[in-house]
Amino acid sequence: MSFLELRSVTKRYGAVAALDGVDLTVAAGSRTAVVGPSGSGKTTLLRVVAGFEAPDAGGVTLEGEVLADARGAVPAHRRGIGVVAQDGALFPHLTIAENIGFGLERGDPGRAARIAELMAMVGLETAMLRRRPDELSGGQQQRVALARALARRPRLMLLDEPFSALDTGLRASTRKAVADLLSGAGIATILVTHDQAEALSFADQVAVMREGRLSQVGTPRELYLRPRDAMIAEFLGEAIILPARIAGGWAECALGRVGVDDRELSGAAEIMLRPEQVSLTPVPEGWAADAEPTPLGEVVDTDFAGAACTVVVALRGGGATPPLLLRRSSLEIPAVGTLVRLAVAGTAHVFRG
Ligand SMILES: Nc1ncnc2c1ncn2[C@@H]1O[C@H](COP(=O)(O)OP(=O)(O)OP(=O)(O)O)[C@@H](O)[C@H]1O
Repeated sequence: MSFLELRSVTKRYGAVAALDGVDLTVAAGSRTAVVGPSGSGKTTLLRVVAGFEAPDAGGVTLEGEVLADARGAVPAHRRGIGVVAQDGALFPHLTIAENIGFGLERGDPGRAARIAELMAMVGLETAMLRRRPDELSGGQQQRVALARALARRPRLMLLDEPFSALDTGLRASTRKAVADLLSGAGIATILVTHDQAEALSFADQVAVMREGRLSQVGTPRELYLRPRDAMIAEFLGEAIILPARIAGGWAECALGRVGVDDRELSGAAEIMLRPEQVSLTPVPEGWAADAEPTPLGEVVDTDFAGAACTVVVALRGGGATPPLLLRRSSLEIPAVGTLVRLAVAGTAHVFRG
C-alpha cells in the first residue's frame, strides 16, 4: 500500500479539464516535486489532495484511508495535511506566536512550549514571537508559515511555490532547511514549483504535468537524463537535441559518432545531450587535423554570467544544425572567433518516437 495514492483523478472547471485522469503515488516520508507549464494543473492537484476541491472522478487515499471518491470527501481540516502557499498567507494582524498557534487548542497548557519548539524547528529566534508578519523578512515569514503548517503534526505537507518570492541565495538556503526539516520529521511532501533546478534538487520523485495529465514521473536523474520527449527534456534544463542515425548503440550526428543509451533501436531518431556533456578545447595555431575526424566548431558568441557563462559554438560542416549553447565557468570562456574541438562525455539519450 502506498502512503498517498491518486487514482484516475479528474477535475473539470467548465470545459477545462484541470486534471484529466491523474495517477500518482507518493511513498511515506518522501519528497515529490510537481512541475509543468502554467495552467497544467499543478495547483489543482494540490487543492484536491488538501481537500479544498473535490474531484469529479477518481479517488484519493492516504495511509489506506479514503479522502475522496465518488461517495464524498473528507473535509480539509480532518485530513492531517499541512499546506504552505506561495505568499505564506500569514494573518497580518496576529503576532508570530498567534499565527503559529492558530490551529492549536487555546487552553492547552503545553501550547507556549509547542510554539517555541516549532520556532526552533524552523530556525527562528523566539524573540520574534511578539512581532507581526510585516516585521519579518520574506524568508522568515515563509518559515513561520511552515511552522504553522507543522503545528498540527501533519501526515503530509503540501508546498505550493513557497520559495518563489525569495531571492536566489535565501531561496536555496530556505529550501535546504525545509527539505532537511521535513525529512528529519519523516513527513512526506509534495512541492509545486516553476523552478526546474529546485524540483531536481528537492525531490526524490519528480512529476511533470502537461494539460492536466502526468507526462512522466520518475527520479530527478531519470527525468533529467532520460526524458520521454523533447518538451520534458527542455522543461528540466537546457538540452542539445540533434537528428541522428542510430545503429548498434551508436549515433552518427553533427557531433560525430556518439554512444547512445538505446542498444536496440536502429534508424533515424532524435538524440539529446545535456550541455555539460560537451567539452570544448581551443585548437592550437598550426594544428593539423587528426586521422580520426574530430568535430570542430567556431565560437560565435559568449555571455558572461559568473559560474555558468554561455559559449555559443557553430559547428564546422554542421549543415542546418543550429549553434550549440554550452556552459563554461568564467575562467574558461574562449574569445569569439576561436576554433574549438568538441568532445562528448557519456552517452546521448535517444527519444523513441
Ligand atoms: N477556480 C477555477 N475556475 C475555473 N478554472 C480554473 C479554476 N482553477 C483553475 N482553473 C483552470 O484550470 C487549469 C489548471 O489550473 P492550475 O491553477 O491548477 O494550473 P497550474 O499548473 O497550477 O498553473 P500556474 O503554474 O500558472 O499556477 C487552468 O486552465 C486554470 O485556468
